[in-house]
Amino acid sequence: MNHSLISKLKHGFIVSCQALEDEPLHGSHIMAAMACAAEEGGAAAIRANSPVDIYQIKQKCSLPVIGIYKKFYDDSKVYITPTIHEVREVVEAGADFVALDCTKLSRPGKERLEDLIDRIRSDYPQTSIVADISTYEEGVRAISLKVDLISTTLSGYTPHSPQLEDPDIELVGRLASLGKVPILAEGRIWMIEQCLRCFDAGAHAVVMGTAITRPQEIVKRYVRKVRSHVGSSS
Ligand SMILES: CC(=O)N[C@H](C=O)[C@@H](O)[C@H](O)[C@H](O)COP(=O)(O)O
Repeated sequence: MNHSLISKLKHGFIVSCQALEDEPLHGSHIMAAMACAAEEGGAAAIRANSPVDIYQIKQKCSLPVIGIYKKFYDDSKVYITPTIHEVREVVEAGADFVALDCTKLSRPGKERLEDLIDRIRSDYPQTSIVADISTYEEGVRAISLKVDLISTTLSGYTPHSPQLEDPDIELVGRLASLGKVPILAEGRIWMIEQCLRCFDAGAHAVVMGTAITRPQEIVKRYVRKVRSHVGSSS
């Protein structure tokens, strides 16, 4: 764990630069350019997916990187850095933090979360662990497993979490009020006002992705609004 890096994120704005293979901006050079743009804008850190993207971003941009590796296994719904194999690739690519699914979903090979965290601690003691959770109870469990940060990333993306359209700011607030581990607010944050409300709720930092780095989704929102506006006024 790196205390000074964690404190540098305090009150920071983190940009998630991700494009999967089926997305128009897929490609590590494009993600590195996105990261540079975020750095120029004053971002505190980058969240990035896959060893190639993380490596390119670390070459081009001086910000700390929260690395993940989305990988799908046949026997599990856990896909954010599911096993030690993905953790190793993320760390070797140069990530400063590794984020992983810390929900109660069953893991590949039925591995126990506590065993994976112990393994990361012993193999990569310098790497800070970000627990991606979907509920308050999962956050409490992650605290008991001594993770370094918690992110609300998966609220709305597990069957047992509230399926909100907006960011889960209540979850940010409940976890932050425990005062145990810095909380990152992440997931469906689109507006500056939502971002500020996350800080008011006690977020250590805010992570924003799609609303900045997935232009096709931004365009979709505008097109939907325009169509319903024009449709309703004609
Ligand atoms: C649920 C899931 O797989 N979330 C992923 C986690 O890394 C990313 O696809 C999101 O873009 C990221 O969490 C940022 O959130 P948003 O894009 O909503 O600002």
